[in-house]
Amino acid sequence: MTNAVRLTGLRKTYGSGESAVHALAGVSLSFASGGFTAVMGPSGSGKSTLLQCAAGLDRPDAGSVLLGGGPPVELTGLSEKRLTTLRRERIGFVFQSFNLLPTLTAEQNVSLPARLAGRRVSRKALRQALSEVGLDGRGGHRPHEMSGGQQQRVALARALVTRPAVLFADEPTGALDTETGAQVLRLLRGLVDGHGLTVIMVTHDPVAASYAHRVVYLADGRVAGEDHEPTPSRVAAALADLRPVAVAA
Ligand SMILES: Nc1ncnc2c1ncn2[C@@H]1O[C@H](COP(=O)(O)OP(=O)(O)OP(=O)(O)O)[C@@H](O)[C@H]1O
Repeated sequence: MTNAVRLTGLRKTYGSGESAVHALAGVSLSFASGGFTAVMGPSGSGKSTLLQCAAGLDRPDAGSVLLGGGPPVELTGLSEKRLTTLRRERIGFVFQSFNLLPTLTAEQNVSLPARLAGRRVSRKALRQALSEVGLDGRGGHRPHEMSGGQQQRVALARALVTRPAVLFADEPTGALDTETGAQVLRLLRGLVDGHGLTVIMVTHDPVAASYAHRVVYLADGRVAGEDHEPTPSRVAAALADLRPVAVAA
């Protein structure tokens, strides 16, 4: 099994001296190609920092980020220019906010990043990306003509049109109602199981995490455990164990 991403000894500290915060205090993790991993942990445990460093959006102070899904590339130490190119070509992102341009159609939104990078996206690739997310025939619609779930699907098609080695998702269902969120999560899981996509998703929601093959728990910038058979109740129980217990005054 090959790794889409391998993190080794990742460290990131904000501030210095007494006020230093060790957002990542030595994290080593591998993410297999074709796997769906949820990253969970209490607020401030380092989830976003991990995602940002793994995706080449932020630089760790120490450690290694090896990107697979093609010739392996070490992200740390790359120039900004090379990182930008690599992100465009081999990494996909979806966030809680859909970040679609309101004046553009779904198709135009999907093809925009590639066009900004000076590449054309074929109509076939566009149609296929929209079809994979269940938006056949909606390519001409603008964001305000679509539901929140449909808009997140457009954002997903935009992330997938370049066939990235890995898709990073930061609270992708955070702005959606429960049922719409479930549809997006089923879609993500289907793309992983059916198309070999690799997904690394940060979430606070045990139900969302249960759609993943594996849950990794962070606490205080370190890996605090894993679950390879996540269910909502197991994840909720594990999270409750991680949270600092309130001490009575
Ligand atoms: N730019 C920054 N400057 C200073 N401290 C930061 C910065 N970014 C993150 N931190 C600190 O690093 C720690 C980890 O933050 P991070 O956002 O990665 O946690 P998280 O698990 O994603 O939290 P949440 O669930 O609340 O989004 C926190 O203590 C946070 O306050």
